[in-house]
Amino acid sequence: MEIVTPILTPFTKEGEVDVEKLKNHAKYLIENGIDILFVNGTTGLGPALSKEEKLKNLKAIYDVTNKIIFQVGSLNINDVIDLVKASKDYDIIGIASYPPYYFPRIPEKMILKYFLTISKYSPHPLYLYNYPLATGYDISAKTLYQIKDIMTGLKDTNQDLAHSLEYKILMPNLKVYNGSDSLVYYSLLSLDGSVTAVSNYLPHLMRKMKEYISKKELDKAIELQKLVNKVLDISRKYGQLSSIYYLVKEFLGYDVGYPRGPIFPLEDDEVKALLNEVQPIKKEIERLVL
Ligand SMILES: O=C(O)C(=O)C[C@H](O)[C@H](O)COP(=O)(O)O
Repeated sequence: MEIVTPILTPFTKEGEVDVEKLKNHAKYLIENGIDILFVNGTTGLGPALSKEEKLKNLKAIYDVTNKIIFQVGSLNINDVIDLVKASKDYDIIGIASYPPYYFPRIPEKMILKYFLTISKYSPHPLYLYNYPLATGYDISAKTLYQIKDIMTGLKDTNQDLAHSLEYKILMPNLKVYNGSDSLVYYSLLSLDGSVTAVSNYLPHLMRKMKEYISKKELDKAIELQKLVNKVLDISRKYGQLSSIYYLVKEFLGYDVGYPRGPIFPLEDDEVKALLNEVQPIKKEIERLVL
């Protein structure tokens, strides 16, 4: 039962990766109960990072921990191969990639060839990052089964838990995480764990939820999931990916810089409104968790 944080990428106001803030955030998460850091995911703005920035993130976080799944996806296959090759210098948990995206009607065999290509060069176990809403492609359990021998696990970002369970049914040895923040409780109960963006700012709550589930105190665990959903709903009003930077500072007390356009920083009045709206939930979380 693992809590995986798709760690955000801190940027300076000038739009450069802020390595020191990234290291500080990674250190805090690992020291406060996070099991694995998923680097260059959606919350890390992976698709908006250059090849060099993706590698810079890996190097920075590796100074803190090797509990890393390194996401390398790109529409430039040469960049993907370069990143996979470069990962040989790091003793990490694995490599991950979302499927090719944007281009419509890519034949299934080409999508499978993309992962077979990564596997050919990868010195590490390979994980699929399945996010149909974001990529336009659903690599279902039946599809993945065709290349099961090269796959160690996957993160299925899907509101449909049955979809995630299907991988477990077809491939029981596969590591299966669900990546939806509103399903952390159910993912911890029925899968190998959860990849939760909210754990960037609520690692203590996630550790507590895991504790409650381990002790079968499920009524207390579900109460924490309800609080997660309330914060999520608020953050989505302002843009979840941008809001997360301000929520880390509000809940954890340290600065993680800014997002970078096109995932722009929030306006001052938006930050004020966001933080004001979360206060009642923050108080409830502090009462139940800290
Ligand atoms: O950032 C990543 O790489 C993640 O894995 C986290 C989730 O994929 C997204 O936060 C979407 O989560 P939902 O909007 O709750 O479906």
